Amino acid sequence: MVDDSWRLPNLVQQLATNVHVPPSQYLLREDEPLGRDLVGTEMPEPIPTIDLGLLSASNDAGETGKLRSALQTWGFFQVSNHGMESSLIDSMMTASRDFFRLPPEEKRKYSNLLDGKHFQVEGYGNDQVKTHDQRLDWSDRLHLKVEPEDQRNLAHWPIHPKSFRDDLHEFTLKSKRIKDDILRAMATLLELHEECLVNQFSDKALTYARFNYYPPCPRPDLVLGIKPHCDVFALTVVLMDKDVAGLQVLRDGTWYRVPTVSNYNLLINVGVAMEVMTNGVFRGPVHRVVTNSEKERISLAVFYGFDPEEEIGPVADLLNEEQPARYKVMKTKDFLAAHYEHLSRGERLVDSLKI
Ligand SMILES: O=C(O)CCC(=O)C(=O)O
Ligand SMILES: [Fe+2]
Repeated sequence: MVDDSWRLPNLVQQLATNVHVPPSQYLLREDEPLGRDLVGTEMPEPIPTIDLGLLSASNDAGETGKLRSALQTWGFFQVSNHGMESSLIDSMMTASRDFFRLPPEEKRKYSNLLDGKHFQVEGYGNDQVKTHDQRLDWSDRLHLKVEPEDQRNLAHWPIHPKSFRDDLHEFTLKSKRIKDDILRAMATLLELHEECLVNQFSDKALTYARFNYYPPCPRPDLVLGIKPHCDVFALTVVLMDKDVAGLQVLRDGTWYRVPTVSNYNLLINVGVAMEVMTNGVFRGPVHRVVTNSEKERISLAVFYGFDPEEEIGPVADLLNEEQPARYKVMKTKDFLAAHYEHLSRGERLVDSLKI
């Protein structure tokens, strides 16, 4: 029988307690396409902060201008005054930390490997290992579909800690409002009808929550927590660890260190689907996560996508004779599959969609 046990990745949290040197699949190579220097550079300015209350209540010129500039330069920004209570943020973070602190056998109940073998998108674990020489990330994660609500797969939703499910439900509701407020402001910037972008997300649109856990790593100079990528969906709302930094963003060939955010601000990231939807006007950043030797780090990313059966392409209202479509239209589920295929080869799907 063929031995394909190499396809089953380790749980990094367990590995981290057992090894002094990360196994070779985790180590960056000499010819790493986006460089091996993991230290990164300090950002030349603080992360742009948008007061979401002000932006959505009054389309305040100052906040709108900040949003435009943040989208044009970095493709990400933080939001303050966003309506998500700090008590909910604290509770969600504590529940996430408590989940990853459960014994391995308890977490395995939510495994993303069906029968211990077959990879599924949802659940607790790691990326699928497709090739022998695939470089692996120094992180574990819990990946859950949160919307459409009637498609939640509760078997993957932890029952310990007790507050986890309720917190995630609340978090999802509040996060959706934040996403919609941002989409309205983006539509206004594009001189579209205010609801135009919001309406692209039907009640069958997919939303995933991904809890990332980065254990301390004995060689943070040679290992990545998450490899360079662009988020594939349209928009991401990220709750970052308030004490431990790790996210880095690529701009003009330089990797910038994103500091931790304070005051319960949330980070907003533009994804690849937004680039296609806005015909290339708003583009998201390539980013990666580095580890450190002493501290664990946790983040929660909520990804907003579309109905897998619908097509994704530039919004019709943005197109005219002077501004023809710059991207081909594709069914969302094919778009997702193709994105991951390209990513595993270190390529960008959107480049192949350009007309
Ligand atoms: O951990 C972070 O700060 C970002 C995580 C991330 O980029 C992702 O989950 O796609
Ligand atoms: Fe990401």
